[in-house]
This record gives sequence, structure tokens and C-alpha cells, in this order.
Amino acid sequence: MSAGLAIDAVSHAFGPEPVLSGLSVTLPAAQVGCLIGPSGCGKSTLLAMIGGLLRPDQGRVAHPFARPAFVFQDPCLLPWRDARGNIAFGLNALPMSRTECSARADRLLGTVGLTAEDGEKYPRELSGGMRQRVALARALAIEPDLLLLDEPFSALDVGLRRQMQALVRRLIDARGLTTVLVTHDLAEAVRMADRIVVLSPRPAHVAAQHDIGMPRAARDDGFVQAEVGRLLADPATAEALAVEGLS
Ligand SMILES: Nc1ncnc2c1ncn2[C@@H]1O[C@H](COP(=O)(O)OP(=O)(O)OP(=O)(O)O)[C@@H](O)[C@H]1O
Repeated sequence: MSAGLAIDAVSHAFGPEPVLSGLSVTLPAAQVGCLIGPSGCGKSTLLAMIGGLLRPDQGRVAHPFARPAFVFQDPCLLPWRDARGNIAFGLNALPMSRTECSARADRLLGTVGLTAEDGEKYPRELSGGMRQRVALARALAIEPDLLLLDEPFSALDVGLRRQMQALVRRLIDARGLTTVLVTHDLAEAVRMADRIVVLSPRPAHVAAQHDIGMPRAARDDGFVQAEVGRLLADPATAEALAVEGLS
């Protein structure tokens, strides 16, 4: 198995406020890891470290990936560019012709379930779900080797959320893309993850870790419900997630 992500004894503080405390986690390449834990415990901080945006005060984050891409809860689209232009935006920095950029953006519109006509719409003309599809396509445009998802579905209603989860699941499985997903939703973590890492309240350490063996495509609602029950039967998981009623 090729090397994946290794987070070793990471501690971090913002001013006097410790946020992460001696946190260690590994994730094999081509797997999906979910970070779940109480609000403010440091999940986004850890994701920023994995993506190279922040250096830990102590400890080490190591991985072989060179092209991380983020998708956030807010799609953060440029309002003055249409959907195609937003998808192609990150490609401007790459040595590609305009025609190649445009062709790649067109392919990605299809990949995320949007039409060529949708590509000509501006963010204000797109629904929340469509905007999040554009953000996903923009992340995939740079052909990332590491996908970092910070609650990308949580602003969507339940139906759309399930559609987007299924789409992302298919895309990461087809590409064998190493992925880290931050979520507040244990059922979502069970649907998406190979490894679920439960963080304690701040300063966060790993309270519990669970590996889900079933192939993602085979996880139906019955499996997800049963697995959520199994995970919550673990006292350390239940305690960490009970803090804000996550369980
Ligand atoms: N750049 C920063 N400067 C100062 N404090 C920060 C900074 N970024 C995060 N924090 C603080 O660090 C703590 C952890 O924040 P973080 O966003 O990582 O938590 P989280 O678990 O992702 O939260 P949530 O689940 O609510 O999104 C919070 O108290 C937050 O206010």
C-alpha cells in the first residue's frame, strides 16, 4: 500500500487557547477519513494543517500529496464569473491553453451533473446545490491527489445532501482519491468514510477511531443506521459526540 497521511503528536494553540493536543492519526492513501467532533474542537484547523495552510506548533503532518484541493461549506464562487469560468479559474495558473482549460471545464460540468447551459449561468442564477457542484468541479479541475472537504453538504437540504454525498462517493471511488471530510453528521461519516476519527472537545485529541469495512457503494440505509448504533455503543464516541447532541 502506498504511503498516506500521517499526523503525529500535533499540538496547536491560537494565542493562549490550546486547540489541538497531542493528536495522532493515520490514513492510508486512496482512503476516505472523516473527522467528527464537537463544534469548535479544531476540525477545520486540522484540515488546514493537512492542506498545508497552517503549520502546527508541535508535532508533524506528513503525506506525499502535492495537489490538495478544498471544498468548503460556502462554495465561495466568484460572482463575476459564470459557472464554467469559476471551474476554470484555478487552471489559469497551470501551463494550459485557453482551449484546453475550457474543454476541461466542460468535461467537469458533466462530471458533477451540470449541463453546458448551466455553465453559462452566474452564481446568483444557480441553486445552492448547483453552486456546490461548481465548487466541487473547481476542486477537481486541478486533478488533486488529496481532497479536503470541510462540511461541504451541511448547508444543503436533506435530499440534496444525499445526492451530493452519492456524487462525491462515486467520484472519489472512481479516482481512488485520498479524502478527508469534516462533518457533524455521524450517518454521513458512516456513508462516506473508510476511517472515522472522533475528536474530543477542545483541546482536541483522538477520542475514538472506527474503520468501516463495507464497500461504500453497498452501504444502504439499513447498514448506515445499524453502524451508527454500533459506533454510539462505544462510550468514548458517545461521550465526545454527546457534548452538543451530535449523537
Ligand atoms: N485563525 C484563528 N485565529 C484564532 N483562533 C482561531 C483561528 N482559527 C480557529 N480558531 C479557534 O480555534 C478553535 C477551533 O476552530 P475550528 O474552526 O478548527 O473548529 P471546528 O471543530 O472546525 O468548529 P466547527 O465544528 O464549529 O466548524 C475555535 O475556538 C476557533 O475560534
